[in-house]
Amino acid sequence: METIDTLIHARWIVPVNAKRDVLTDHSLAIRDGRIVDILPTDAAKIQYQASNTMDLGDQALIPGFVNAHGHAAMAMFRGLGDDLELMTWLNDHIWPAEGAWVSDDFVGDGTELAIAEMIRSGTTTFSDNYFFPAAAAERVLKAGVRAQLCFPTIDFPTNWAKTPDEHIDLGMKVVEQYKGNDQLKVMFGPHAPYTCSDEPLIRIRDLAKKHDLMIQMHVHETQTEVDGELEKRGNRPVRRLKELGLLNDRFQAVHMTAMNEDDIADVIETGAHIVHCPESNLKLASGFCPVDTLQKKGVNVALGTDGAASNNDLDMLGEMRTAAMLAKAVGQNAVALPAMEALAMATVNGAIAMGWDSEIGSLEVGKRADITAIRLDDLESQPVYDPVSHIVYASTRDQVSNVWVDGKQLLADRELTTLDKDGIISNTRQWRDRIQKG
Ligand SMILES: CSC[C@H]1O[C@@H](n2cnc3c(O)ncnc32)[C@H](O)[C@@H]1O
Ligand SMILES: [Zn+2]
Repeated sequence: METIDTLIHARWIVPVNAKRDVLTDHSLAIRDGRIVDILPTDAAKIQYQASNTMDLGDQALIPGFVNAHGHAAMAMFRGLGDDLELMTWLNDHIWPAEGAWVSDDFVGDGTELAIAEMIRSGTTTFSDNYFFPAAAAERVLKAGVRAQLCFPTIDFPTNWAKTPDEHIDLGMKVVEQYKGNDQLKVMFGPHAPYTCSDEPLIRIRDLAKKHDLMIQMHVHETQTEVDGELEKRGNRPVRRLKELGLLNDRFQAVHMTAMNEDDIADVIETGAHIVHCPESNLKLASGFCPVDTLQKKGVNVALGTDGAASNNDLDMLGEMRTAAMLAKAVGQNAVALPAMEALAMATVNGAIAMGWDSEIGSLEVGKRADITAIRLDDLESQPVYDPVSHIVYASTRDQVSNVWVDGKQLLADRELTTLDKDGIISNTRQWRDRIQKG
């Protein structure tokens, strides 16, 4: 018998591999934080001697969700400005609140709140785009999850830095600090075409090339953005970024609504990735990303929640369901974004966009053991003909039972193992009281 650390038996394993297998009565073997085998349970019981064996019964193992866009600390602003369109929301509510409250402590505590919510809904890797990224990094390491931290650059002064150059200089220090860290990728997060002038974008382009770093940016969030840029610069935002030399396969364009044929051609030609945030787009009435068309043309589309101030949750199960439904409505095609592809969008496509797919995003031998277990044993999940259908169309985040990152269990029977749930709740209430008082 071979000795391993953990052996998990499950009714279903959905590895989200290239063959899009759905395995029944299989087990997953983990050693040193990596998946060493996926095999029928009968065979696993003979072959492996594990320090820790778990029989999950009627549950499905899937790759941990990869939330490809968000602003984690904004969990602290959940519900602060609802039912508004993007620019009113930003100009009149969010940017003033950020000016009043964002600090090292705010970002640390807000990020921890967000991470706790994400672990409890099955996310093992997330993308963050926020100020004070070093404070976020500390909480990522404490929680044991994985994150790409996109440090922001914006033309106006923020509580973190006064000029675009200062944003970049501070961010590059965090890049240096976490170089080689398996849990963190630190990279560029210029805010949006309408808040970033050419000079910082050119500097970011050159530094990204020199240091082999990725760039994530809000692009084409609304038709208003596109119209405004056409008026101001005579160019569509995507075309401007292409002409500035920013678009390539290390670029993640978030939102991408209001796309015409030329925009789609620019994305295909450059190999840029798209991060779709359907619930934020719906709530802010931003517009629709043509997911079906993009996928048919071979564009990699990942999935993100955006921040909890515009969603208002960080629930990738819900986001997947919304994405699948919305793609059908927008494409006027019920076949658009079928359940398995929605699951891929929420897992492996995010890993591809982040350049992390050799390590995470699917359950395959050699990859890191970043795993989410979903209960399909209760009444609301009966009968199970197709576990993937249930995961995408009929499951809620309270069905997420167990979560592992690097083979370490971060959620055990819905209990957080690395974070103090009650402490986070009481600390968040204290922030709420201070913010409410103004
Ligand atoms: C520089 S990134 C952080 C910056 O972005 C703001 N923000 C949050 N959500 C959105 C969104 O959907 N579109 C544009 N900007 C957004 C956030 O409040 C920070 O100021
Ligand atoms: Zn965003």
